Order: sequence, then C-alpha cells, then structure tokens
Amino acid sequence: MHDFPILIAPSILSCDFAAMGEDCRAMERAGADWLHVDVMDGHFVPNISIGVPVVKSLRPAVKLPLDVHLMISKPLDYLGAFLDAGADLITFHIESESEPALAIATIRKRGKRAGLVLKPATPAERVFPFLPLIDVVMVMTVEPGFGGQKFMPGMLPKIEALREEAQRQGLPLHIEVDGGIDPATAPLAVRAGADVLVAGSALFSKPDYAGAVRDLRAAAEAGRGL
Ligand SMILES: O=C(CO)[C@H](O)[C@H](O)COP(=O)(O)O
Repeated sequence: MHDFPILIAPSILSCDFAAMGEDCRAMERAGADWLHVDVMDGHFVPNISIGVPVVKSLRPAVKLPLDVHLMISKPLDYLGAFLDAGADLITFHIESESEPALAIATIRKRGKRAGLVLKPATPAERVFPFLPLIDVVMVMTVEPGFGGQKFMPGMLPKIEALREEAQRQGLPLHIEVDGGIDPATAPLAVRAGADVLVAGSALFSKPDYAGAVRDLRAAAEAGRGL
C-alpha cells in the first residue's frame, strides 16, 4: 500500500494573473505543497494560457515545487525550455504527438520528475507500460482546457485501476487528479487511490487561502480514513 501524505497543488489558472507572484506566495504561506502550472497551446486543447516566461518568473517568486502540466501537442519540443525555466515536475499527455519514453527520459536525465496525463476518454491501460518510468500519473477529472468545470465521477474506476496496477508492479507512484476538485470530491478521489490534488477555483476563489487549503486537506484525509 502507498503511504504518501496528501499533497495539495493549487492551479494557477485560477490565480490573479495581474498579481501572480504575490498570489502564489500567499498560496505558499497558506500551506500548499506544489504549485500547478497549466500550459495550453490552443491546439492540443481549445484554450491558450501561459508558457515558459511565466514559469521563469515564478521560479524565484516561490519555493514550492513547480508542477508543470503541458497541454500541448508537441511536449518534447519544449521540455528543455521548461526545465531551464525551473520546472521541478513536468507532466505531459499520453495523447500528445511526442514519443512518451523519449520525453520521459529527457526530463529524468535533467534530474527532474516526469509524469503522464490521461484525458477522460483514455483508458488507464494506455499508460501501464510506462508506469515504471515515471514518478506521477495524472488523471484528468474534467476535459482539459478550462478551470471551474464539474468533477467527473466516472473517472474514479480509472484512478482505482492505476493504483491497483502500481501496487501490482510494486511502484511508489503518485496519482494526481485534476479538475473539479473541492472538499466534496477530494475524498472520492483519495479513496480511489489519488494522493496529489490539483485545485484551482476551489482554492483561489476563497478569501482565506489557509482555511481553504486546510479544509481541502482535511476532507481528503477523511477520504483515506485518517
Ligand atoms: O488543467 C486544468 C484545466 O485543463 C486545471 O488545472 C483544472 O481544471 C483545475 O481547475 P479547477 O480546480 O477549477 O477545476
């Protein structure tokens, strides 16, 4: 059984873009564990967000690990730039055009953590062969592209299947969930086997960040029966 603590990764997609550094530092002081950076290219997903310069500016602004989620068609072409900018963990989509093993090796050769992401329609089995090569697998619990969507409970069996397979292979794999995570949905994801929770609107929309992080963590831990 995995014994990772629950980690909270606020998604900066919902932060105040005009005051990003201060807003992210506030989330760091509030007790967040990772900072989740959503990169969208307007091609892999129907939205454009931020890119390398923002990661570079954020790097000295916070001490939190930068968890960079690439929703882009050709992640391999941009890995070097995001690593140079200060990404600590890079996740990219199994549905992208890049060869997964090559992209994973490119990230890990630089001493950084690598992960694969699955869109809602992609079955868990697609990433099974790569699990020994990665640190994190991320299950999208909404269609990627926009914050503030509703959690898809139909993704829970996929989380369970990934946790079961990681245990079968004896792998200390983080399972991250992204989309519609709040104190009501977090316990469901954690009970299914997730240990890293991305949350955008549920955290940045609250006036009291520390209270919001605490409530989310408490709800998640309750889901694990702690
Ligand atoms: O990757 C994403 C969208 O593609 C976001 O990280 C995700 O949707 C988080 O936002 P929210 O918690 O508001 O659902």
